[in-house]
Amino acid sequence: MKTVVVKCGGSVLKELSESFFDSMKALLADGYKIVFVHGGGPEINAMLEKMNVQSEFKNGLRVTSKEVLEAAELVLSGSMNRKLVRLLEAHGIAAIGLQSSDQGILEADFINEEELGYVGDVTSVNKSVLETILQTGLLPVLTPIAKGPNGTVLNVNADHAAGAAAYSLAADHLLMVTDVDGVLNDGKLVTVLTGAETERLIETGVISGGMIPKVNTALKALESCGHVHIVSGKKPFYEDGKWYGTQFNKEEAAK
Ligand SMILES: Nc1ncnc2c1ncn2[C@@H]1O[C@H](COP(=O)(O)OP(=O)(O)O)[C@@H](O)[C@H]1O
Ligand SMILES: CC(=O)N[C@@H](CCC(=O)OP(=O)(O)O)C(=O)O
Repeated sequence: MKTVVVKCGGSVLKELSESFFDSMKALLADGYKIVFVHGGGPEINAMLEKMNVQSEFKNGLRVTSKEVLEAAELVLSGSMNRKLVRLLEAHGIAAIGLQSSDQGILEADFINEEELGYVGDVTSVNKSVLETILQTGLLPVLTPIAKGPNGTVLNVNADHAAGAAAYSLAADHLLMVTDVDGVLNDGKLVTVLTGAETERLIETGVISGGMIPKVNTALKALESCGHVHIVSGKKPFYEDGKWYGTQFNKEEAAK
């Protein structure tokens, strides 16, 4: 089974273009099975603001108290997941929303409970549930809320959740869809990145903020997946077998 894991950030969920969905349909037509993982960071921020709850990020991860976790789950599972499934269906793509904490679709452990609260790193993926759904022809849409230890649920960075799914499925491609064309250097798109060049761009501050978890996820996922792409959701990302954006390949990543 040829698989692609697509991660879509909250930054671009509302702005996905018609050409983005055309690329999704082109992948399906070319025989790829797609697993979708969504974020919703900006929408969680808006909800927390409404609730008058402060939240902060440490190394790109949201410090998650019980109250923040409830808001995050409400937004991700209750709103973003529903909207995205409807949007895919409106574009003729048969999708089904999945709560990743059910059936241990994503299982996670605390990263550092004292510092980050209810934030997890994925420790296992229930591949058989995902593969069973893919075989029916449906496209599963996963929330980045995982089953934690002892009846807890944990908030997982959506890039990390997608990377873990791609790693576990040994996906052919992991696609990280965001609001910029890919990794930019001096305003110009970097089309191919190696491990060493990625490190250099982080050290020199060219890659910063939300792009850091993406490139780190890309390099980790490549230990098991064929290719990783960081692309814009406002444009086509795949046409006639050609991929756009910034690409990481297994061979290049090792350089
Ligand atoms: N070198 C870089 N190239 C492109 N974007 C970068 C770079 N460094 C930092 N960024 C920032 O990363 C953002 C994407 O990350 P983020 O906002 O977390 O998106 P998402 O919600 O899609 O996960 C871009 O909008 C940009 O502001
Ligand atoms: C632990 C952690 O930081 N979780 C993220 C989950 C959502 C996410 O990652 O959304 P984007 O892809 O839109 O950034 C959060 O609470 O914002």
